[in-house]
Amino acid sequence: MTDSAAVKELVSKCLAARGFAYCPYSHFPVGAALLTTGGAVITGCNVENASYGLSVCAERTAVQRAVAEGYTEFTAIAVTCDVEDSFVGPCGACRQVLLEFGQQWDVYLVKPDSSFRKTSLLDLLPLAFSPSHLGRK
Ligand SMILES: O=c1ccn([C@H]2C[C@H](O)[C@@H](CO)O2)c(=O)[nH]1
Ligand SMILES: [Zn+2]
Repeated sequence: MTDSAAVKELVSKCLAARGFAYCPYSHFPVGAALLTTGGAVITGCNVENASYGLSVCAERTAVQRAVAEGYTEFTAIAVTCDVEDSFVGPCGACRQVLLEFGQQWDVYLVKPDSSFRKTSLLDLLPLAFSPSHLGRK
């Protein structure tokens, strides 16, 4: 359970991170903010490439940045894009990458007006292949 001040921070920081998106090909900016068990917030945006397949989603940018800064335990992520009329979830690849770092993620899908819908990684990725299947806890 993520406390409401932390949710507020995640919501505002994912919206700010969306502003840094590098998306000259899709023109579809995405921002993400993840919360570590210690309360730190790490953000990411999508970073595209002229060789399209090299583009990286906002969620994975945030995870990789966090790991590189020494964080591997997380409790929540907030994600936002420019879609105003529905709540948009992370792509399948990002769901799998989140699962690498725990099953118990709260996931907040944030609209541009800051309204959000709370879900969970377990709901977004049922019957998942996980590190536990390779003997990791
Ligand atoms: O979960 C997702 C799905 C898509 N994108 C990015 C990738 C690409 O740059 C753009 C359009 O797919 O949105 C994300 O950042 N996160
Ligand atoms: Zn993705």
